[in-house]
Amino acid sequence: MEASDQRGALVELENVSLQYGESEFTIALRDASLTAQPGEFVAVVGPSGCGKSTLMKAATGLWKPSKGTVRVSGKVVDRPLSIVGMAFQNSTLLPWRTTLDNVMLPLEIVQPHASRLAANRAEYEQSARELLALVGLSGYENAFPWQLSGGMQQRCQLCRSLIHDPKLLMLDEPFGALDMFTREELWQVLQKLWLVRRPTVVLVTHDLREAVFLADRILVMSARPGKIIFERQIDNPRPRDLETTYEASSVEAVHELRSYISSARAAINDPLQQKPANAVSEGVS
Ligand SMILES: Nc1ncnc2c1ncn2[C@@H]1O[C@H](COP(=O)(O)OP(=O)(O)OP(=O)(O)O)[C@@H](O)[C@H]1O
Repeated sequence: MEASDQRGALVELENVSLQYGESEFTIALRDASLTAQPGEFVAVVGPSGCGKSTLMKAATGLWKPSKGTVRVSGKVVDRPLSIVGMAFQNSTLLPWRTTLDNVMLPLEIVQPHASRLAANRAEYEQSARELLALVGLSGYENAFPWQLSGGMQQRCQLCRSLIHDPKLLMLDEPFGALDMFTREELWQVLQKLWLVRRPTVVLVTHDLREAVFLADRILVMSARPGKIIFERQIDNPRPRDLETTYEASSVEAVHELRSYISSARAAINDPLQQKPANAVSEGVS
């Protein structure tokens, strides 16, 4: 990718390699490059164990790359970033805090909110209540996580990841543990949150329909050590409804992505396996 294409990107990974230990089996990423533009919704898909979560750890400064550069907002990332909102597959809500207090947790940690919180508590609490209303959790402000269903806990996690108005939202299979109907409901909730708040989103998922429903652009990773081998733009107009996932353009996108992932999976068992004949690397950021 030309340097000019990266201008203004919120997230840039340039030829990032990441090795966890001494042995070559611990090389999780090799020469992985990607960009995400401000306000863009990017999904990352790939075979299991290819390094998707590692990519997230590198992008947020949780793990330092062995080679290559990570920049967020144009600055080299060399420590964990606090401007990021995160949500994961398993609920990380604190069981002794109510929904409202869980959502407000980042405000106690992330500056400048932490120093303003005591004096402006009512205002912050109002923003938390508004977020909870957006995801359909009004009335549950005083409930504890163990009183909420799995889907409600993930709604709460999404609110918590956005309460400090992060520019960047990193989502690592946030709906992976939910049943299909709840997952589809939450796709719509996430789309709504994204349209209202407009953070840059990087979503790791195994679910290709989910990626096609939500993302502006989908990046496919190779088998471990992972790198981006293909990207697909999704131009369906927004807001999207679930029916769009059954339309020809979406079905075709799912099939195309699937063929790249199958090919990458096959390479795990057969290193001589070639990528699909029409694979292109240009345009891959
Ligand atoms: N902390 C760690 N120490 C050593 N190796 C690790 C560590 N974290 C991940 N790995 C290895 O790095 C590789 C990539 O792992 P990662 O979790 O990034 O993959 P993934 O694509 O997110 O997997 P999945 O799709 O199954 O969730 C795997 O081989 C994994 O065993």
